[in-house]
Amino acid sequence: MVLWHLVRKSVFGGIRTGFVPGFCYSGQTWRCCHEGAVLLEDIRKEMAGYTGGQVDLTKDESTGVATITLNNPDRRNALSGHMMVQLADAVSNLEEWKSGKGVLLCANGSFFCSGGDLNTIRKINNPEGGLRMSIFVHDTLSRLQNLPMISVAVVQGKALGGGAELTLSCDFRLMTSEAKLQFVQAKMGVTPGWRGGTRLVHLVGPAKALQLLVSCEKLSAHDCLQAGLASAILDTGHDPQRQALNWLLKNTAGSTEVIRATKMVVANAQSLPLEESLKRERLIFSTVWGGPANIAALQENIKHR
Ligand SMILES: CCCC(=O)SCCNC(=O)CCNC(=O)[C@H](O)C(C)(C)COP(=O)(O)OP(=O)(O)OC[C@H]1O[C@@H](n2cnc3c(N)ncnc32)[C@H](O)[C@@H]1OP(=O)(O)O
Repeated sequence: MVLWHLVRKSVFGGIRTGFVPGFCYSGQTWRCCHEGAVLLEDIRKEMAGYTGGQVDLTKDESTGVATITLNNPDRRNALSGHMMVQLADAVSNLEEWKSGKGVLLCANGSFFCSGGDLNTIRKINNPEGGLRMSIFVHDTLSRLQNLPMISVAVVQGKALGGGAELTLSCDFRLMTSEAKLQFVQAKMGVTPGWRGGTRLVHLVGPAKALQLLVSCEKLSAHDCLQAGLASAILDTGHDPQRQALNWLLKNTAGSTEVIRATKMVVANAQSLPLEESLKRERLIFSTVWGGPANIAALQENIKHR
């Protein structure tokens, strides 16, 4: 295991760099207080000390579907520092899972996630602590969003603050009829810390995103469906996770290679400049063109009636 690796992106503009400036708040202005390599491993060690709850990962080889479960029901599945580290490890594990097609992000019990664990938050409640946590969780959630697998947040109950941001790192959100999303960050005196601000703009556009973030409006599953934040509302009275799994299996019925390649085309289009994304789209295409799924389809002489 590599002992440490450099932060992948600068906080400014997503430029790839090994260096992230540190900041401190002084009066009315932010100023650089030190420069140097911020080691994710350093942040990880610090976060691991803020205990509470756990994040579980299971992988089903027969379906190619993994399940990540937030498990801190006593605190409404709030994410402690320790859980942030376990979530990072779960994503690293899935990055190595070459036969994976899909991943469900679930929570234990009837509350999806109440955001950052306030016990953790209180211990790092200063600008540099916030920046360090944010760098760590951004890295994890960017990697989650960029997995070559279809990701689905199964939202049962409420997803508040950072909990709402977590759901946005998935490709799809399937919600139970009583589920709610609420970006309560502004009420807590903060802005999105887990990359949900930028992601929300990409999903619903700048005006709607701004309105949701400043109003802290509670969105029902139906509101989410209308706003394009949810893809479906799950049937009441049936196990939400089972329904989400069936939905995912229906959408990942094709060849593993093609599903993974297709996901990367879409992920690249969201995170890369146009020319780079198009270049990669051509390269990805060349990996499946003439490949086993393509040859089998041609031999079957399929009619798409
Ligand atoms: C970068 C991240 C930024 C953010 O995530 S900002 C958002 C931070 N989250 C919050 O402010 C949530 C505050 N909590 C609440 O609003 C309510 O507790 C909540 C979640 C609506 C649940 O309400 P109820 O169902 O009535 O339950 P309750 O209030 O009695 O809570 C049950 C136990 O859970 C605890 N809890 C809930 N959310 C937590 C959190 N985020 N961190 C740490 N502990 C949390 C709560 O303190 C209570 O514990 P206890 O039973 O009193 O020991």
